[in-house]
Amino acid sequence: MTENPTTVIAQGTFDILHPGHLHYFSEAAALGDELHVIIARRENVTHKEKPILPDRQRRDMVAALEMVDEAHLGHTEDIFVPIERIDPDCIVLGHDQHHDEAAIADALASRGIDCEVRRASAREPKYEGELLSTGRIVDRILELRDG
Ligand SMILES: Cc1cc2nc3c(=O)[nH]c(=O)nc-3n(C[C@H](O)[C@H](O)[C@H](O)COP(=O)(O)O)c2cc1C
Ligand SMILES: Nc1ncnc2c1ncn2[C@@H]1O[C@H](COP(=O)(O)OP(=O)(O)OP(=O)(O)O)[C@@H](O)[C@H]1O
Repeated sequence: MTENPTTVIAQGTFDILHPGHLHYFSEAAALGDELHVIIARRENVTHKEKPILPDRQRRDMVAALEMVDEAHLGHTEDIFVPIERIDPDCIVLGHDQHHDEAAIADALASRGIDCEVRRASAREPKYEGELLSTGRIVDRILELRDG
């Protein structure tokens, strides 16, 4: 174990895991020694359909991945509470996340957290039909099973 490991944070909903998530985690993990993942609380997922799986189940599946050192349930009210506790060196935003890098960097600075903010790349399908979105997996399930 490194003496002063650099810690990286990834975050998101991670409802039904797919290779796009693995791409995001491996890119984030490569930026430091330890990868911590914050799992969005169901009540805070307001910009799209609510997750199907419970918070703890989503956390436990992410925690079981080899490239993830720790998975944490997000805070219900203040997204900076887990960050203050983890004290990361880098926060990696997903390629399509609506969060603004500069706004997050400002909020971190105002709380005295010295941490860089980076943006991950997208994984493109490796073969025809590869489903790289939870929403699209759910649509496909409905298409194939709904009568
Ligand atoms: C730095 C950072 C920390 C976050 N921490 C939390 C948190 O503690 N609790 C939570 O419910 N959501 C948190 N979120 C929000 C979600 O992880 C996620 O960004 C948002 O719901 C969008 O999810 P999606 O990318 O899966 O669509 C955080 C987001 C960022 C950028
Ligand atoms: N194809 C992909 N390539 C790279 N990163 C991805 C990909 N799909 C999701 N991610 C990243 O994984 C994190 C969590 O994403 P999320 O749980 O919203 O998955 P999603 O498949 O995009 O969901 P939905 O289809 O419901 O919008 C986000 O940071 C997102 O940018």
